[in-house]
Amino acid sequence: MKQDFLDRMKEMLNDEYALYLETLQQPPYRGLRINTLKIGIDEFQKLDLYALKPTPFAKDSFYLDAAVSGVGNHPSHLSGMIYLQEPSAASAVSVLDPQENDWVLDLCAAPGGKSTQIAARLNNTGFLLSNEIENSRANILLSNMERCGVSEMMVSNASPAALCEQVKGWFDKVLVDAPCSGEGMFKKNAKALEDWSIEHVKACQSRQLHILDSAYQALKQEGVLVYSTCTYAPEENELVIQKFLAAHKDMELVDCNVKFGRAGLSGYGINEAYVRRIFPMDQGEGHFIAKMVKHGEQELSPIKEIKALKLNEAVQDFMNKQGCAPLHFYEQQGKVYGRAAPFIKLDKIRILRQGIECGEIIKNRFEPHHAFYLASVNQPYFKQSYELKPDEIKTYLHGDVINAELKGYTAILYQGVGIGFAKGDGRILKNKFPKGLRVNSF
Ligand SMILES: C[S@@+](CC[C@H](N)C(=O)[O-])C[C@H]1O[C@@H](n2cnc3c(N)ncnc32)[C@H](O)[C@@H]1O
Repeated sequence: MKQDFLDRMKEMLNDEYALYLETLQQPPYRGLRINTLKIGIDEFQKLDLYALKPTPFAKDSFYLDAAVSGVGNHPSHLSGMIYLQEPSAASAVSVLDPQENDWVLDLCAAPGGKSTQIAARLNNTGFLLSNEIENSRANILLSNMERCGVSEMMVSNASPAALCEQVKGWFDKVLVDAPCSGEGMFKKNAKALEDWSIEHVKACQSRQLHILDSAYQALKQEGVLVYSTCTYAPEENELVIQKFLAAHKDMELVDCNVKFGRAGLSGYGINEAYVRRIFPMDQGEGHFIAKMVKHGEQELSPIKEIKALKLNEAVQDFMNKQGCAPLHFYEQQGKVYGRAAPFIKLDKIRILRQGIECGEIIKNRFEPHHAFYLASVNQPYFKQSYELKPDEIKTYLHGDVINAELKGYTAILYQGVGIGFAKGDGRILKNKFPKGLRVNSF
């Protein structure tokens, strides 16, 4: 640990500093969230796959024992039943408290822990715009959204300023889970520790304030803005909130109104009782959360909807035979996408995905995409499916054929949840599990 950092923690924590030092010797807290888009909390617990203990941070968040390994390759993960998430990271969405039919913007969203958590709360209603500025991280965000079966979403790869200029006043709720100096991540992320300096903390503050200025524009009147970080530095937490509120007089800091964590640090010009801090002594690696409401009027960017597509015959035929939720479809360069609400058009922004990637029209045939079978909204509609037997799960995830007398495209289920698909010839099911995801063991 860097001495400058430890000196600051000593000043911040006083009597608790020794306890904090002790936590540094312990393994980091680990957790998973049950993705209720795919499976109920009780139902997942009945599978008895992992020893789970509830965390105080969200009702779908559980501690995972440090000794458990291979979860990322396990079918419960590949089918999107769970998302691995450090427990205190589940706290910000509890404060944001998304409700069905809300329009939510997650401005700094990769790899997608909080976006997939928001999506589960929205339950395939409303609209979730998940943005990530870094190209490669945006791709990871998209794959996590697909795996978790989210359909009422858009994944974009833009700077907050460029994006928010086009979506002024659209959102009921905006989450800024800001890039920060990551002091709560030092145990897991050696790079965060290596990069740490007071200058870096200050540079982070300036970036955080810029991102918040953009987020402000996207919020509708009476909309809720939640700001979170995984760092302890007051310059990036209480001070950011104080500076942001001073610059936006129509924003009000409100009580996070949750039972976990503790009040913020005093002496930074905000009501510290309203914000939440989580230190490792509070059962998670570390988070800061503040909740604000916008009272001022906000100009509204026009919402441009894309006209519903009349489906190509091959696609219509496939949908009739396979079964899928009633969706609006959109086609681009032969690829077909679907979502329950009409598609939205945004200009000059790199959009990685809107809705579910259903598949591709190739020479007037329709070739479905893996994401079609992972989409939670489609699960009740599949007309032909095959539940993997315990001894077939490894076979399927390895990419091998399954013996079954089924013909045509078939949804493959693990414990009743879509994990992929296959194509039967009446004798065997040819494996369509994506090559890049195949695993040898779990
Ligand atoms: C704390 S992480 C987000 C974690 C994510 N919310 C989750 O729960 O999985 C912050 C993200 O902000 C992105 N970021 C970095 N610089 C940014 C900037 N100037 N504006 C917006 N986002 C930025 C990073 O690439 C990173 O993915």
